[in-house]
Amino acid sequence: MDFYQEKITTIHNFYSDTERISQHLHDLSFIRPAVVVIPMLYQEIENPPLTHIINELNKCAYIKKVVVALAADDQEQYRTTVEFFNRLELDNMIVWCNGPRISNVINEMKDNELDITAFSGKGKDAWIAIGIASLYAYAIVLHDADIVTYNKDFPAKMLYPIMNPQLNFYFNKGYYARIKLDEKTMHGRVYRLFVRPLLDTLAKDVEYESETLEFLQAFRYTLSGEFAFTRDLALNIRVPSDWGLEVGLLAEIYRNTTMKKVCQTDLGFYDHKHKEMGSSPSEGLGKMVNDIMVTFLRIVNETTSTNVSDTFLRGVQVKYRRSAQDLIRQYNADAICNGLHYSRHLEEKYVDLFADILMGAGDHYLENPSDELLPDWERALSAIPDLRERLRDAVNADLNEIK
Ligand SMILES: O=C(O)[C@H](O)COP(=O)(O)O
Repeated sequence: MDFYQEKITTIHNFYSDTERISQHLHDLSFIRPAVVVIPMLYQEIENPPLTHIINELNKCAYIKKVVVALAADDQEQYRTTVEFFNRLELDNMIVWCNGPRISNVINEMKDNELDITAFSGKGKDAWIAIGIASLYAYAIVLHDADIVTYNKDFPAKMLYPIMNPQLNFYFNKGYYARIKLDEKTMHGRVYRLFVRPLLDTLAKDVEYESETLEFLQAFRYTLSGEFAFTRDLALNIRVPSDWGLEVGLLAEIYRNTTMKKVCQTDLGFYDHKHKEMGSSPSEGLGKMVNDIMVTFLRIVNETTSTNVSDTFLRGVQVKYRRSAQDLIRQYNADAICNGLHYSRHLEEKYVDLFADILMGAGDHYLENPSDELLPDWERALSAIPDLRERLRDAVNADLNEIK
C-alpha cells in the first residue's frame, strides 16, 4: 500500500466506499449513461467466472446497458449465449460479431473503400461493440469475461473518475496484483517478464526520448484488459485487432488526449484463466508475445527516428534479457518475503522463450512493416454515417430470428 503519484494520476484503494460511489454513479447515470462491453468467445459460458460476473453486474443498477461482443461458430452457440444472458437483469445486447448478418455489414463497408475483412479477433470484436455502445453511452467500460476475482466494485471504480463531473477523466485503466491467492503464486507472466523489461529497454534504446514509450511506462499494468473511456475518445482511436490491443490502445490514447486526463485505478487482486505457453509463436502466450512485439516495433517506428534494423533488434534482445533477469531477482525477493511459491528457474525459461519470439517477430516485422490497425470510428462514420445503426439492426435481426 502506498500513496505515490507518478506521471499519470493513480487512484489508490485506501477507503474506497463503493456503496457511496455506486449511489453517486446512479445519480449521474441519467446525464452520463454508462455501457459495459465484454468481448468473449462462446466457450466462456462453460466457465464459472462468467456466471459470477453476471451476478455481480446485477448489483450495478447504474449501468445502462451491457454489450457482449461474441465470437461464436454457429447459430446454436449464439442462441445458447442469448439464453445464458437471460439471467442478466440489466438491459443487454449480444452482438454475434462473426455471424452472417454482422459479417454482411462488414463486407458492405468495402463498397465505401473501408475494408476491415482481413481483421479478426478480440480487437475487431471490441471495435464493433464499442461502435454500437457509443450510440447509448457517455462512458464505456471494457473488461474480459474470464475474471475469477470480479466483483461489483470493478465497473464502479473504472467508471467513477470518468463520470464524476468534478474529475472528468477521459481514460482510466485498471491495475492489480495478479496473485493466485489460494495457490500463493504470482502470475501476469507476459506483463512481468516481457512487457515491463522490453518497455524499459526500448525506452532507453530509441534515438532521442520517446514520449509515447514514457507514457506507456507510466502504467502499472500495461496489459490489463480492464479500462474505461469517454465515448468521444473511444470514437477517435485506432487499435490493432490482435493481442497488441492493450499496448496499441495506450499509444493511441497518448495521441488523442492529454496526460492530465488519464488515470489508473487499483482494482486489488486479480485472477483469470491462464493460457499455456504454446509450442509456437502462433499459439498461447507465445502468440501474445509475438503480437505485442510487433505493436511495440510499430510504435517505435511511428514515434521515434530510430532505425528499426536487424542490429537494433539484436541489441534489444540482449538488453531485454538482462533487464528481465534483473526483475526476476526483484520478483523473487518480493515472493520470498510474502510467502509466495516462486521458481526463478521457470521464470528464466519463460524469458529465454520470449527472447526467441521477440527476435522472430522482429524479423517478420522488418520484412512486413505494414499498418495493422483498425480505422478509428470517426473515419468509419465519415464514410458510412449510419454504420452503427446498421450493425445495431443486424443485432436485432439476429435476435428476432431465434425468438
Ligand atoms: O497479463 C499477462 O501477463 C498475461 O495475460 C498472462 O497472464 P497470466 O500469467 O496471469 O496467465
